[in-house]
Amino acid sequence: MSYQVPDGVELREPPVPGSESVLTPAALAFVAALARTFGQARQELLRRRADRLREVREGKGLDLRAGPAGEWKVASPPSDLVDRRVEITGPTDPKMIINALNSGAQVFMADFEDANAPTWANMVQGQAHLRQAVRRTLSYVAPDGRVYRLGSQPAVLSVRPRGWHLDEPGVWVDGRPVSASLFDFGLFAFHNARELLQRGSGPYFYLPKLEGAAEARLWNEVFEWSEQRLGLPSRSIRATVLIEHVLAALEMEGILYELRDRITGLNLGRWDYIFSFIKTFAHRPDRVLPDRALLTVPSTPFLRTASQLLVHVCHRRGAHAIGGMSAYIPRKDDPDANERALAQVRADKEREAGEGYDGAWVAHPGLVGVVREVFERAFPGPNQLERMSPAPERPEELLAIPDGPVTEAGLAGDIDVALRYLAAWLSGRGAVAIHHLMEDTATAEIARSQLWQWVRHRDFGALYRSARAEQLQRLRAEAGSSPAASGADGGDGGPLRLDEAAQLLDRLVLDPEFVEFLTIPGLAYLRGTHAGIAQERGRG
Ligand SMILES: CC(=O)SCCNC(=O)CCNC(=O)[C@H](O)C(C)(C)COP(=O)(O)OP(=O)(O)OC[C@H]1O[C@@H](n2cnc3c(N)ncnc32)[C@H](O)[C@@H]1OP(=O)(O)O
Ligand SMILES: O=CC(=O)O
Ligand SMILES: [Mg+2]
Repeated sequence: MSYQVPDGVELREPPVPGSESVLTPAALAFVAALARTFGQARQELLRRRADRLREVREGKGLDLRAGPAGEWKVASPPSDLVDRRVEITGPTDPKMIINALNSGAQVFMADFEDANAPTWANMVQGQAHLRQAVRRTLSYVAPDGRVYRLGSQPAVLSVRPRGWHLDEPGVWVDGRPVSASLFDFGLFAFHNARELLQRGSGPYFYLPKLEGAAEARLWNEVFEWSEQRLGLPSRSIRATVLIEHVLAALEMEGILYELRDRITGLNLGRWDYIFSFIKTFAHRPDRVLPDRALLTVPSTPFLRTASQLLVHVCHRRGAHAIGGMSAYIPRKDDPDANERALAQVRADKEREAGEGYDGAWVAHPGLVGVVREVFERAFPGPNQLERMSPAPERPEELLAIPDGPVTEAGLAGDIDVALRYLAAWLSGRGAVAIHHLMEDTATAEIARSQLWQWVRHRDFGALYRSARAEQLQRLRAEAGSSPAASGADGGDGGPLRLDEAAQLLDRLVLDPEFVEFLTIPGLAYLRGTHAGIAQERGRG
């Protein structure tokens, strides 16, 4: 198959299965029009992000900013998003999509962000699978012969495009790579928005990694423009925003306001939130966080305060408050350990339901029942939007540094997780179970950014080098004896790329400049050739 592309559009990746249904000339023309209309505004926002970060790192103070005063509320949710007590998330391969849609959760968030390794094949085939899922034609036959089909009462579909920071190096428009957000959103909306509306649902999106209200405004403009261009009813594109950056937390109400005609809720993305906290203050020796395992929501004042503030702001303005992701997943190998994992998830969701959340995410179908039970017990349903939660008593704790040690065991743990995760990611898998915990890009970002900070401010450079070398040896031996034994085999993507993972990790940890997202240099490794490397150069 060869591509037919509109004028000014260049495809820099080869056709893959699914290209024929996804990368049609009309769909590419829509993505190109999005890029031409909003590309510059996005670049401007990214420049503003960089300026703001520089100012904060230089010591500029931060304040909580209220949204516009008055009694405004966000638009009421569509009927199929009124009850969101359990939302499952996961990557876009056919088995995951089918299992998630059949899981009994109210919503399935199909993920092109944290749970996705953005290989070209994953991006295009993921869209092709979602296109089939929307039309209810998706099926899958596993290598062992098991057949997967969609059930009669699937979860409501929502899609998370990649964040504003990333380019999609496979598609260039007028000599520049397109924004990954516009590529993912544009293709999904072009192929599915009308079909979803005809089927009684709608085009619903989860928006990741926003850093403030201006970025929400740009998304709103993209949605408004797309509705007109695609001939959709006005305000039919709906969104939920992840609050997963400390600067976005300061502007939660403004984010709701900018998207008030379309937004249905906020979700506290605790893992990226922790990463953002480390990154924002990375250069400050007085703002070093303790070991990753100690950073739980109840015990960490900045997370606890953000969590309370989110429910307060959401309910005041009529939006759902959706809880985030516990990293514990069920275990088949050990009933006692399984019970302990479920107890961790239950406790986390009981806290959220008690704080006023209307529902929460789960990482695994085996957790749907546990979380549903917690929210059903907490309130009769479908949500607790009417319950007003108080504002946090000590909002200054949004920026407080938690107590706790930085230990050599913490360093070894971060190296282990980062190496295993990066190796799996480079092999095409964006979400993996490592030591029986869910790890994805956001949790790996925490590990590698802590290492950067500890090397700088705790003099852990030599220790990092020796521990990293030892761990690489150990993982090579594990992978040699059994690919699955490393906790993250290469899966469909082929063998684990441990040596490249180590190279990438060294760069992320040892570069004097903090790398803003691991996925930016990571993409050069992931795509292998000119495409990823071009993005890095283009950014320079
Ligand atoms: C920080 C954040 O952004 S959180 C959101 C992003 N992260 C995610 O979405 C993670 C989603 N979770 C996952 O990807 C997976 O649960 C993993 C990788 C952590 C573990 O997956 P596995 O190792 O396959 O788990 P396990 O072997 O227990 O799976 C049992 C079954 O459940 C299925 N399953 C597991 N997780 C999911 C999921 N999230 N959605 C759909 N099906 C799932 C598996 O495919 C498997 O199906 P099968 O029995 O038909 O073969
Ligand atoms: O996207 C969710 C997060 O916790 O990060
Ligand atoms: Mg995230």
